[in-house]
Amino acid sequence: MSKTSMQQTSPASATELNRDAEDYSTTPEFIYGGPFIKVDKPSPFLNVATPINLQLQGSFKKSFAYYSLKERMPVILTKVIDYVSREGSKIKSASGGTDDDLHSFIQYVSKLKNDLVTNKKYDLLTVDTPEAKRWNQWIESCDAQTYFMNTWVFTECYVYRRLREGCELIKGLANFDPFDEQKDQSFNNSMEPMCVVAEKLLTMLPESDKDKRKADFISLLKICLWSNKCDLSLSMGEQVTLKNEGVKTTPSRDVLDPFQMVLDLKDKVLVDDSAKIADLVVTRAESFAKAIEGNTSLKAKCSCNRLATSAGVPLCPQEEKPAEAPAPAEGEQPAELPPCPAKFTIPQDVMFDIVCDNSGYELFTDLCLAHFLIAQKVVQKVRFHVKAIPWFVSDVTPRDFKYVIGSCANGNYKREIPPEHKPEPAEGEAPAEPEPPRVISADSLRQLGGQWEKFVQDGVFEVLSDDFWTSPHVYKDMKRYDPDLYRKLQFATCVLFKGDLNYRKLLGEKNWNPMTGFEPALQGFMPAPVAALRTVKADLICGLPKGKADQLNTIDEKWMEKGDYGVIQVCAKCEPLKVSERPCPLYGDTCRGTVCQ
Ligand SMILES: O=P(O)(O)OC[C@@]1(O)O[C@H](CO)[C@@H](O)[C@@H]1O
Repeated sequence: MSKTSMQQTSPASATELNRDAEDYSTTPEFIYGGPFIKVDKPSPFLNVATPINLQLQGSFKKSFAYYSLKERMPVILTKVIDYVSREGSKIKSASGGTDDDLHSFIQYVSKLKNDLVTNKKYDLLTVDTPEAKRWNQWIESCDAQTYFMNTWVFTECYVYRRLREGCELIKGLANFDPFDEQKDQSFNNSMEPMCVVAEKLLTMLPESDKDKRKADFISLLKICLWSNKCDLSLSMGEQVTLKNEGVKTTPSRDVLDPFQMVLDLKDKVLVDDSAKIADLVVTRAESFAKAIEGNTSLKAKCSCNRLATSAGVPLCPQEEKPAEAPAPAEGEQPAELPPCPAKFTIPQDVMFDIVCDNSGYELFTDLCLAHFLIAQKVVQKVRFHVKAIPWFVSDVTPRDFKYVIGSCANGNYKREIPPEHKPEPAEGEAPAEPEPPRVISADSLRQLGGQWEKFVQDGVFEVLSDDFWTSPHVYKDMKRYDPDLYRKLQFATCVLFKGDLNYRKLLGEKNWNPMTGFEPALQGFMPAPVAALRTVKADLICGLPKGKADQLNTIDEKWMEKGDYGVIQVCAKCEPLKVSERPCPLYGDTCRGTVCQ
């Protein structure tokens, strides 16, 4: 499509857009009948960084929240407009949309961007779905209802939810992902490091002794940590290819080895609980396995019940719909129902949960860790929690999950690395045998991708996409807003949260004293042992030793915004899995989790 036929709707006037969000507060008030009088309303903006123990928000002009809302997010929205303008024909043929659809979407995103930069009041969602209605309840219950005056996490999640609404409202764009091109490109740019990791992972899969297994588990946790640097939201859509800044090699022989990178970045890990995580997962998995083995009751026959699925009850693909059982006697439960899962106090499978972050290389490393845990028989199942809608540019959706596994299974990459140049032999010495070139290829990657496709088919890898993960809520409030999800997580040996946004939500978007412990910072969010792998990309953190934050601030006051440092943290303490207090939907109110009356 030619550009002319897709002229961008000019956004609000340059003056409007160039006005700093705070200008509005000092614009002269028009006093009816009188002259313009400059009214010095106190500006709601403070020229400070986020004060300790307050939540991150755009009103603190020296905070990363302010910079992100004022500079970074408008760039992300502009890139969406540019993508739709540039690739209109490709998008139309993929989505079935029309020129008018694309034009309407561009107008929608332009208005969203203008409302953001001028700190307007949130608009309610107009799409008519139960999930949107819940969003509108949350928007209306906010104390502050403008983009810069509410918590950063609420506004940021709101902007991505509105971006989704821009597609939902336009029939031809209902399934359009404005970030699909960037995510797919990011995957394709990471082929070589993935081939290197795939080759190494194959050597880690054969069952090994406890020490090697623990060492490999720790290595893979750190591979997963540093893969979080591949984040298109932070880079505002610029392609992020993994680089090991610390190591200079000759370009032609320059092979990025993520395992070497882990060693080189050792001092950048500010908290390293990786060994604790490895021990905790193995120990807890062993106790779950014993409990399941010994569980003679409550063998749920089928996971048709939602809560049963929470407990990790495997799908029973061959299950015929039970023949209509005779009507149960008065007050009896119908015979073919599985036992009420609300009574489960142990899972039906030994499971490890990963709350995913970015697609592409980061998801690839999550799959590697999951595969390792299955191959070493540490757990029987890994659940991947992904996002139901396009989120923070590069977060994983079910479509991305499928794309990454399929692209690994069909991976195509090969590069020969010339052997190191040998010095000329000394006088009279025979020349050294030339080393064979090192070949980096996708053979191992294809092998893994094929196995992962099978794991998905067999339910060993399960993908879930609860709406809660794309809500604006921090995790201490999960029990209140999604108790079913909270209970679902309780059946895991450990829940691993990936990335910075998850970390912000784990800490309640609060700028803690950096020496605050991880457990108190969770503020009671302990469905299971919670672990976090996070490269530091926002100005909040916890668990640091005394003086560490001051030392890093002295080196670079922006150290928390670049992803150069990482934390690996775990809270082993968790809420015991008790019989559910909530009636399960299938059994209705007769069942309060105790024996169904
Ligand atoms: O969760 P991720 O992908 O590691 O990072 C999310 C992120 O890019 O978005 C926010 C900035 O817009 C920050 O939390 C962080 O920089």
